[in-house]
Amino acid sequence: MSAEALYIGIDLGTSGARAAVIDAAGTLHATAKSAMADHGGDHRDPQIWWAAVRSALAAALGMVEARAVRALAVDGTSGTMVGLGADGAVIGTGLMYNDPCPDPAILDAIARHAPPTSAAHGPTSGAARAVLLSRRGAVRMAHQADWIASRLCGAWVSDANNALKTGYDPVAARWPDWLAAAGVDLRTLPPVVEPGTVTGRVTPAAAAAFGLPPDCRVVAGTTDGCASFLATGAEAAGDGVTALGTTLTVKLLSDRPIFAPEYGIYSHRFLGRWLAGGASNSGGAALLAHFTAAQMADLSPRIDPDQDTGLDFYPLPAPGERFPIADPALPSRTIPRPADDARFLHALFEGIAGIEALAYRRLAELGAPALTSVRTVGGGAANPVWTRLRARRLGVAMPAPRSDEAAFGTALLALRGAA
Ligand SMILES: Nc1ncnc2c1ncn2[C@@H]1O[C@H](COP(=O)(O)OP(=O)(O)O)[C@@H](O)[C@H]1O
Ligand SMILES: O=C(CO)[C@H](O)[C@H](O)COP(=O)(O)O
Repeated sequence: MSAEALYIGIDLGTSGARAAVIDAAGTLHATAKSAMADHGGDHRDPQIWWAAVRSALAAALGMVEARAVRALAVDGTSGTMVGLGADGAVIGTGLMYNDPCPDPAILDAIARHAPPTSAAHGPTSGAARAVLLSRRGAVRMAHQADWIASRLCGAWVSDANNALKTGYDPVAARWPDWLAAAGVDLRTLPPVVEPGTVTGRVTPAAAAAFGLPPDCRVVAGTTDGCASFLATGAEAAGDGVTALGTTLTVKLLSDRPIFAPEYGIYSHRFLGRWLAGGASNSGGAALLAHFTAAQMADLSPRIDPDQDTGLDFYPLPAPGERFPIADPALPSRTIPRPADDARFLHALFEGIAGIEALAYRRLAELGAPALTSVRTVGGGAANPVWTRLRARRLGVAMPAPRSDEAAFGTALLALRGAA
C-alpha cells in the first residue's frame, strides 16, 4: 500500500525557519524549527536562511515518510530581497524587509513615477531595493521565499504576494512600466505567478538531500503575513485576522482590493480574492517598552476588561506610525501614567485595541466588506483579558485560529497547488 500523501510548508520568519507537514485533509503530521542564531546568526546572510531551512526541513522530514511528499511551498518575510550574479550566485547579503533605503534620490524617483496606490512607496520600498541590488552588480533579484524555493527546484520565479512591495501590479498581473522610469531594470525582476501555482519539481540534488521523491512539486509561495492568515482558517469575505506580535498587523479577506497608502493600506491578491490591510508600529514592542512579558502575565488578572480606564493612549515603541495612521513623526501617547501598574497596562491594552478597531474601521470606510469575525495570532493572542477587552471594542465573533503557524498556512498552499 502506498504511503499517505503529504504536503510541506516552509516558513522563513525574522528569527528562523519552520517546516510543517500536513496530509490531504490538512491534518498536521510534523513541525520543526531552526533558529538563524544556531547557524551563525547573521539574519541578512542568505546562506544562513538556507542553513536554517535545511535544518528545519530535514528535522520535519525525519518524523514522516519523506517519499510520500507530493508538494512543498515556501513563505518569507515580505519585501526581503537578494541580488544574484550572471552565474546565479548570491551577491552580498540580503536587504531585509525593514531596511530603509539609504539613498533619498531612489525614493524620490519612485515617489514621482509610482501611481499613488502602489505598495512600493515609502522608505522600505522593495522597488528601491531592486535599484540598490542592481548597483551592487546583480543581474537578477529574488525575494527571500523565491530564493529558498529556487534552492529546491532551480526555477527563478516569484509570486504576486512577495512581488507586491517591489512594485508588481496585482490588478493588471504584471510588472508595470513605471518601474523602468523610476530606475528599476525590468530584466532583473523575476517572472511572477499566483501563489499556489506549480512552478516545477524538486531538483535531483534536493530530492537526494532530503529523501524527497523526484516528482515532488514545488508550488509558488507567499509572504509570511499572508501565510499566517491562511493558517488561521479564515475563509469568508469579512473575516479578519489580527497578529499581535512585535507589531500589530491587520488583514481582512475582501472581494475587492483596497489601496490607500495615505493610511498605509495595501492589498494582496490571494486565492482569487484580496487580503486588505496593513501593519502598525504599535503592538508587543510598545508593551515591552513598559513591562516584561512576565509582568504582563502577573498584572493582567488584576484588569477588569469590562471596565474602561477613560485614558486615551496610542502606544508606540518610538515616534512614527504606518497604519491606520501613516505619519512618520506620530508620537507615542502613554501619559498620564497611572500610579497603579495594572491600570497602566489596562490603558496600554485599550490603546492598542483602539488602534486595531480603527484599522478595521478604515478598511470598511474604504469599501472593504463589513467585519464579521477576527481571529488572533501572535504572543498577545494568549492573553484572555486583552482578548475580552478587544472583543468589546470589535463587537464581532473571535473564533480560535485553526493554527497560528505561517508554515501550516504555506503547507495548505502546497496542498492546493498540488490538488
Ligand atoms: N501576557 C502577555 N500579554 C500580552 N502580550 C504579551 C504577553 N506576553 C508577551 N506578549 C507580547 O507578545 C509579543 C511577542 O509575540 P510574538 O508573536 O512572539 O512576536 P514576533 O512578532 O516577534 O513573532 C511581545 O512583544 C509581547 O509584548
Ligand atoms: O513584518 C513582516 C516581517 O515578519 C511581515 O513580512 C510583514 O508585516 C507582512 O507583510 P505582508 O502583509 O506583505 O505579508
